[in-house]
Amino acid sequence: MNEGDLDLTDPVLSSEAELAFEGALRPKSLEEFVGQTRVRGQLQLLLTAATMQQRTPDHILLAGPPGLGKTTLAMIVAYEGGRPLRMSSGPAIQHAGDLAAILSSLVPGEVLFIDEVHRMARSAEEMLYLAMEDFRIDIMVGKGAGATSVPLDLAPFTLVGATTRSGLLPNPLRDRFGFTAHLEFYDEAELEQVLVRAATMLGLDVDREALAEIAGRCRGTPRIANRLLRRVRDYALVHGGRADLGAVRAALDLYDVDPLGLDRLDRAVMETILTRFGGGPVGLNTLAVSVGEESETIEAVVEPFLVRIGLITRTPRGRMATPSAWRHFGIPEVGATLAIDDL
Ligand SMILES: Nc1ncnc2c1ncn2[C@@H]1O[C@H](COP(=O)(O)OP(=O)(O)OP(=O)(O)O)[C@@H](O)[C@H]1O
Ligand SMILES: [Mg+2]
Repeated sequence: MNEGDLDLTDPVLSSEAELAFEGALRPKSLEEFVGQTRVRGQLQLLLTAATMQQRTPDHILLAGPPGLGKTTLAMIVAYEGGRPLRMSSGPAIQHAGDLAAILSSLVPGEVLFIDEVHRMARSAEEMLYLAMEDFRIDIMVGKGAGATSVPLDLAPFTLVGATTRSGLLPNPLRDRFGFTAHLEFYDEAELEQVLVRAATMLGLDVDREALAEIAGRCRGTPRIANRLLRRVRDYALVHGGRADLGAVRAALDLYDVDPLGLDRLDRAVMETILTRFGGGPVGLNTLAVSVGEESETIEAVVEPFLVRIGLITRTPRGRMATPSAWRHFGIPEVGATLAIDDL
């Protein structure tokens, strides 16, 4: 990716301003949270039952591609129950001791959010099994033959884990979550609602049809919808015009977001499959090397959306382009017979 490109799918926010922007727009209750009707209903039931029985809610796993609302929902779980929230992440827990320090300092009823829970150290994972099940950990005291394990009781807590790669979670960990929410991409009507809400909160005067256009080009993802809205606002500001359909089209063209919402990386992946591998099948690692990206990014960020909009399919032999991919990119399908009109 070149410097200056808008990296729409970058899960790591690039600047303080973007972070503050995201924070400000996060819904604070299940009621404010747009879409994901099924998951919202399931969570509501789980939280209400826990409140009625005056106990901590079951552990919750939130799975799905970046930007669909996992962190937001974790915060809502805490807010809705009026519980304190502790936030950590898999990569920050590299030793069992890191986790022991967090777990032993939790207050009763606290919500512990572990983002990217699939990236925790193995030794910490094992400690977590016992903590989740029995609210207890075993702490090793001493070294070598004289080492003994001392049990330590924990305050009851609710673990909320988030992952973009639920397939990487070991089964014993996955099984200890009382509920797994699979977040889906949002449809355009829902994204429009996200945008109307964001525009109102930011005090932006944007045409409805402009919002609909953004909704159609944001990869089914609220985070991207909000970021594009910001770029459109910039465009209108700099060009001194209204944030209307024209501004949206011009701004999105400038940032290389195509009519399907594909960004540079999506297109690089598609063009590689189509032109270098004749439509596939091509393996994930080969694909990642060809476009110069991590295979994890391709699998967690790029692929789910391309599958969802029907441009590729996953087969046991690798990724394959569909007929609509050939059409979208205007390339005659390899092996397809050309009609006379095409010549
Ligand atoms: N259902 C929703 N309604 C309104 N806004 C939403 C919704 N889901 C997400 N958003 C907005 O999108 C932004 C990104 O959401 P969030 O940070 O929760 O995503 P995530 O799933 O945790 O992503 P990642 O995997 O990258 O951590 C938030 O700032 C929030 O404002
Ligand atoms: Mg998150």
